[in-house]
Order: sequence, then structure tokens, then C-alpha cells
Amino acid sequence: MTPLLEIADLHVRIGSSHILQGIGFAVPATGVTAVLGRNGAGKTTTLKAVLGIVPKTGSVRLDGEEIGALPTHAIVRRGLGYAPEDRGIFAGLTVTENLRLAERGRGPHRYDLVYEMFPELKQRGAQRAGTLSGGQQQMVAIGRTLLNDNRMLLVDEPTKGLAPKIVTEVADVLERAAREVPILLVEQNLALVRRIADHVVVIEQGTVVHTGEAASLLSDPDLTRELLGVA
Ligand SMILES: Nc1ncnc2c1ncn2[C@@H]1O[C@H](COP(=O)(O)OP(=O)(O)OP(=O)(O)O)[C@@H](O)[C@H]1O
Repeated sequence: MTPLLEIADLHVRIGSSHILQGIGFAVPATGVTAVLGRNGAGKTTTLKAVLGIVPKTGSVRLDGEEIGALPTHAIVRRGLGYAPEDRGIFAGLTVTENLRLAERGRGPHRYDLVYEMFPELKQRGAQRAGTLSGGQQQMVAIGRTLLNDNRMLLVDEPTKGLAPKIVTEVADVLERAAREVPILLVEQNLALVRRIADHVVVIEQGTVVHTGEAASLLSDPDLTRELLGVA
């Protein structure tokens, strides 16, 4: 299958640090592709480089079209939705206002889908987003990406800091969302990756050291330990 997103020779230098050193991988047009790697490997920077949030060199092709040189707003308009690690919630605004701010273009905006997937966001529409739990804030962050007609979602560590029960809820949500749109997911929770990811990309010190099927990596304890430092 032709990949939807193709990244080649991506370099990011910040100050004197050469953070990404020629990252390249392809993301299929369906399912969940998980980006794995130890702390500081360059996972978040990879997502930010794809979105043009950090200065980079290299190639990013979306459905065959080169988007690497475009500014972030133009990349986002091509259909890449982003749920950042800090969730990017406006704490002082209501849930509904947070969703409205994410509306891109004239729409249609898929409120029906978002409220069907997250009934709580409708019930809590008038609540200030800063008073939501971490899991609820994550639902706002993912809900915002689903409002628009995105071709791919880039989701950074959605379960970070969440209680185990909430991690399961977020996993359910991602699994459902992935039926609508492919997801490139940075995630440290390997149980969640095992459950929802189809493909994996492992990054180490700013380079790709492994790509393949999630199941074959995670069913190989020696390889998992070698690449990720955990059993
Ligand atoms: N703005 C910056 N200025 C300087 N160094 C940075 C900057 N952003 C990231 N780095 C460094 O680049 C490396 C990769 O960071 P990145 O956040 O991409 O890693 P990560 O794999 O997402 O790690 P984590 O799992 O800890 O979030 C780290 O060593 C980090 O300290």
C-alpha cells in the first residue's frame, strides 16, 4: 500500500544540538503507527518537525505531495491534526469554546462524531477546561483534531500522567478514532501500544533504528529490551 506520509532525511538542529539526524520512515494510510524510543530519543521533535513547529531540513510528503517547506498553518490545512503532549487546552475557556477555536475553514465540522465519541464533552460544554480531569482534557485535545476533516492525526503521549483506568479509556478512544483516520502516535505505554498499534517506528538518538509490525517487535522480549530498554 502506498504510504500516506513519507518522511526522509529529517534533520533538526537546535542551538548546538543535532537532535534529529536523518530520520526517515513511512506511515500507512490506515491504523495506528507508534513512534517509540527512550526518553530524549527525539519522538516529540519528530512530530514537531513534521508539523513545521521546529526548524528542520529534509522531506515530508503527504499523499505524494511535498509539504516539508510549508509553514505550520499551511501544513495543518493540508489535513494534519495535532494533539500535543501538553494537550494545548485553554484552561480559562469552556469546553465548547476550546472546540470552537479548533474549527478550521468553513467546515462542515464534525461535532456529531466528536459528541458521539465523547458524550462527556457535550455534557460539560459550559465547564472551564482547566477544571477538567487529565483524561477529560485529553478528550478535548483529541476531539479537536476530529472536528476537522483531517487525513492524519499526530498524537503525542496522550496517556502521560493518567491513572490506569483513564489510560484504558483513552486507548478506547484512540482505537475508535483510528477507524476514522490514521494516527501517528508517540506513546511510552507499551501495553497500550500492543493493544492499538499496527506498526512501530523506534527512534534512538535522533535516528530510526527499527520499523515493522508492532506485534512482531512487542512479542520479542529480547528485541524490545534491546531497543527500548524494557522487557
Ligand atoms: N527546544 C529545545 N532546545 C534544546 N534541546 C531540545 C529542545 N527540544 C528538545 N531538545 C532535546 O532534544 C532531545 C529530544 O527531545 P524530544 O522531546 O524530541 O524527545 P522524546 O523522545 O520525545 O523524549 P520524551 O519521551 O522524554 O518526551 C532531548 O535530548 C531534548 O533535551
